[in-house]
Amino acid sequence: MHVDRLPHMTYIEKMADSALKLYYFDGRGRAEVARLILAAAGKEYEDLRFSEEEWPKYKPLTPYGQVPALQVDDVVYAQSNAIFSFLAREFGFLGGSSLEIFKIDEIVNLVNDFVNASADALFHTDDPAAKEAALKKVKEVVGPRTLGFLEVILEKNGTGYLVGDKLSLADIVLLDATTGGMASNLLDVNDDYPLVKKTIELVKSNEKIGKYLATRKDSPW
Ligand SMILES: N[C@@H](CCC(=O)N[C@@H](CS)C(=O)NCC(=O)O)C(=O)O
Repeated sequence: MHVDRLPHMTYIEKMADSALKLYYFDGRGRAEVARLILAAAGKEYEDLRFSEEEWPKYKPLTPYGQVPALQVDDVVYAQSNAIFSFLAREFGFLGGSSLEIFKIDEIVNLVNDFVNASADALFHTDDPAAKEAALKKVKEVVGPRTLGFLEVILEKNGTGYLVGDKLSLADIVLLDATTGGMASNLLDVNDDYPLVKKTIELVKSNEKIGKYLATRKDSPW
């Protein structure tokens, strides 16, 4: 596999040869960012998807009884953000300097706060009135606040990308949160966020990501 712009080639070449297997339910959810990174990297992997009924068979294979989980050769690792930063680092989407990595992690955590608030409202709030209030807060407060911060970051950075001058995990996380991840229906990327809109289009215009998006399965979450 051809990998450019990577400083630590020996490790990368080893990684490029590793067999990767991603475990998740048959939806986008918390696994889709990993799939997007792997698509952008052009890395072959096994996308193992299972139903709710099949889940008890896989649960004991994961370190913490939850997915996403990523098997690298014969070891299974977990925690979505750890998986994303591992893959982003291996395939050159985690910035060049420690400060760039810091900024990317910051944005990943910022978007993750929104994703977690959305997941709590959508899946973990049973009382109908509480659910309605939680969804309203996500739509009217958490979402616009997150997009507002991202707009400012893009304005300051001035390259079209959230960090540095090339595609990074931060941009991929933004794409996922706004286009088809579990929380995207709660996020209104309207004309108040022109730079965010442009960045989403820029990420979609990446040849490998664009190809993946054109063929990926529909998913309600
Ligand atoms: N902090 C974990 C949370 C993972 C999580 O909540 N996974 C859910 C699916 S999105 C799960 O495995 N649910 C099944 C279960 O807990 O049995 C991460 O980010 O990976």
